[in-house]
Amino acid sequence: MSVYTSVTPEQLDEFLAHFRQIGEARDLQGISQGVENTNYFLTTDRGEYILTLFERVPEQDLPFFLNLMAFLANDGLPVPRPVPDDEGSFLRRLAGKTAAIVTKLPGRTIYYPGVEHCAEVGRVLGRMHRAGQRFPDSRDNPRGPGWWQDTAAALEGDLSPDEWRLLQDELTYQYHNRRVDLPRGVIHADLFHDNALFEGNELTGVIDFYYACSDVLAFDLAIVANDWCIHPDGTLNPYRTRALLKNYNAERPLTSVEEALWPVMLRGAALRFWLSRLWDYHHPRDGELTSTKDPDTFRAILEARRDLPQNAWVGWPKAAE
Ligand SMILES: Nc1ncnc2c1ncn2[C@@H]1O[C@H](COP(=O)(O)OP(=O)(O)OP(=O)(O)O)[C@@H](O)[C@H]1O
Ligand SMILES: N[C@@H](CCO)C(=O)O
Repeated sequence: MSVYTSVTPEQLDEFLAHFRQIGEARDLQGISQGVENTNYFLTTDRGEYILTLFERVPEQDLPFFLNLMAFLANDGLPVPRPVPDDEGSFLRRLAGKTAAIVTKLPGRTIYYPGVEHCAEVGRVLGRMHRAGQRFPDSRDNPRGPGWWQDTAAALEGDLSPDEWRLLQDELTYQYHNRRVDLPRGVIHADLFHDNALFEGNELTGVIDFYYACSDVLAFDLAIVANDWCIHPDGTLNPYRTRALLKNYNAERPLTSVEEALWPVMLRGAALRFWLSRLWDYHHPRDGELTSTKDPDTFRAILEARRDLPQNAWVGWPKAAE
């Protein structure tokens, strides 16, 4: 469970007095999913919202995340819309934390994404990347290649010789295959299927923007492919991957450099989550109440991507059948 901070009815009423447009509180229910922040379902006499108290997100990055959500929502994308207080600010203190209210989106998490879900997330991600090109702010990726190097070095004593060899080999490969001419922009950076809501086959919500940053667009697409389009052994399902890439490409045509670098992107995206899960596994945070996600899942995904021949772009929409 992850309600780290309790809010009393008095604190809530005092807080909501500064958000007159959403009316008065009727109900507040803690949300058990999620590990980063404290989230509540908030019902008022005017509607349903999500109240988030930020527990670990760096304070200076909060305006980037909230402004980005507002920008994308204004562009018609299915993302939570932050509610400004009466002074026009998205952020306000509550129970000793910085807090925000965003709209509650309809839909439910799907546990086993199918071809239609992958097609739909491809379409929405392509639109989001296109819209993000006009977003004026930027934020460096705190989980980028510099972090990969630092985290790997800090993990040296924790890993088996086998893991260490694989990690070093992949870091070297990524270093030698880095390219500066890949299209960049705002990326979600954590669009796993548990951060999406669906009604039937329609994607009604993309949530959890707290890793969003400025980075390589195809890397974001690879993060999605590595989670939404895989078999249990980590290999890519060609039908789901093709559906993802085809619909993404219809929204934002992929370039030949992106095509050439697609296997590198898939490997880099697998490395990033293998590393973060290894770090969380070997260095659990104090007071962590939820179980750590299994690093071996992402080791298997990385190994499966390394096994792909350089010219095998599974599902690549422009590749020959
Ligand atoms: N805007 C929203 N509309 C509807 N449901 C939401 C919304 N925001 C969050 N939720 C619900 O709350 C749950 C937890 O939210 P979220 O995944 O953002 O948690 P977190 O702790 O902030 O992040 P993390 O998943 O990284 O731990 C989601 O699984 C979803 O069910
Ligand atoms: N999506 C991440 C956790 C949250 O960033 C993972 O599955 O490792």
